[in-house]
Amino acid sequence: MQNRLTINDIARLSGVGKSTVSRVLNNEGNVSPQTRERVLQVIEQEHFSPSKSARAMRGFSDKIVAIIVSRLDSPSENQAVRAMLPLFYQQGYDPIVLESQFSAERVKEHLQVLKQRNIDGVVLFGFTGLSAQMLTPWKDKLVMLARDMPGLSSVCYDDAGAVQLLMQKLLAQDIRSVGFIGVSPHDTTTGQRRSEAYRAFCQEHHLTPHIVLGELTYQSGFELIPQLLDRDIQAVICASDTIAIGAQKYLQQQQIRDVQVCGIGNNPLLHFLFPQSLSVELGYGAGGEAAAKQLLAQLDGSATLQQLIIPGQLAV
Ligand SMILES: O=P(O)(O)OC[C@H]1O[C@H](O[C@H]2O[C@H](CO)[C@@H](O)[C@H](O)[C@H]2O)[C@H](O)[C@@H](O)[C@@H]1O
Repeated sequence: MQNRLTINDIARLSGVGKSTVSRVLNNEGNVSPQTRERVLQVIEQEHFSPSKSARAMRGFSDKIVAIIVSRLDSPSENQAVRAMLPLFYQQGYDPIVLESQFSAERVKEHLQVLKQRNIDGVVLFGFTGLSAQMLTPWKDKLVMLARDMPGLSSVCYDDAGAVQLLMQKLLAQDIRSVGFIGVSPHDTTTGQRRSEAYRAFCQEHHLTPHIVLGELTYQSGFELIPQLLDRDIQAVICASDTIAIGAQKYLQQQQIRDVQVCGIGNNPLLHFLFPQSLSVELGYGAGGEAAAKQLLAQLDGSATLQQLIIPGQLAV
């Protein structure tokens, strides 16, 4: 196999110094037109392209952005990622996808590698437990999605608004006995913000709250809904559509048809399997698009840091 040429080889073949080749590659001044032409000719003849690590060491951009998802199997995150990709491609960026599994330590490791590789920018699906200290050095080239953090650009969903929309809809149908399947309050958005909005609505409208907490899985919906059925509910709000799929599956197996199941996220699978469900379109696609646009604008210097909230609406 032929050895890869280095900048030193190009310098020798062109009869110039290494720094001159570097200046030609960087398109910098201080090189005569004749010398530039000679170096470019050698580069062309030898089909030379600097290795990625050499480019990174010199501060070149390889036009790569990283997307750090929390879970590769999350329907909501997949929707957001799919909406981002065309925007990155249009601007000549190659996206790479990494997974955090909600581990701050893993995000730290990913960021270290991304820094060494001179990656241009990062969209990070945020979660509780990430520290500002770790992320602040990235602030100009990072957008956080699904969570906010002071001093960083972010795109969030309207967690409380989604629960309010569902509760208002149920109340308008005179449904007053509503249960809630949520997730741990250690999860600030899907957990704490959605559960608190449910509690606050119940308090404001003199409804008795019935809350059970589980995980972000359909198994949780399946396993937890029996506890709410014991409390004679007419409807249940699930903190996500994935949880709602599990709850619906249980009701289907038990042939229970008089409990209205509501979810959050407008997951097409929920509507396909259980079209009688009610859900809120949170705007995962719009969120992904907004995050990609914001990152691109930060990278080309046309935008400052921004905190955006995508409004939700009842799915039809
Ligand atoms: O079942 P899914 O489609 O995966 O949706 C569940 C929720 O996923 C997202 O929230 C979770 O991940 C966020 C990062 O993307 C994180 O900030 C949050 O704490 C997690 O709960 C999504 O943001 C929610 O809208 C979905 O309901």
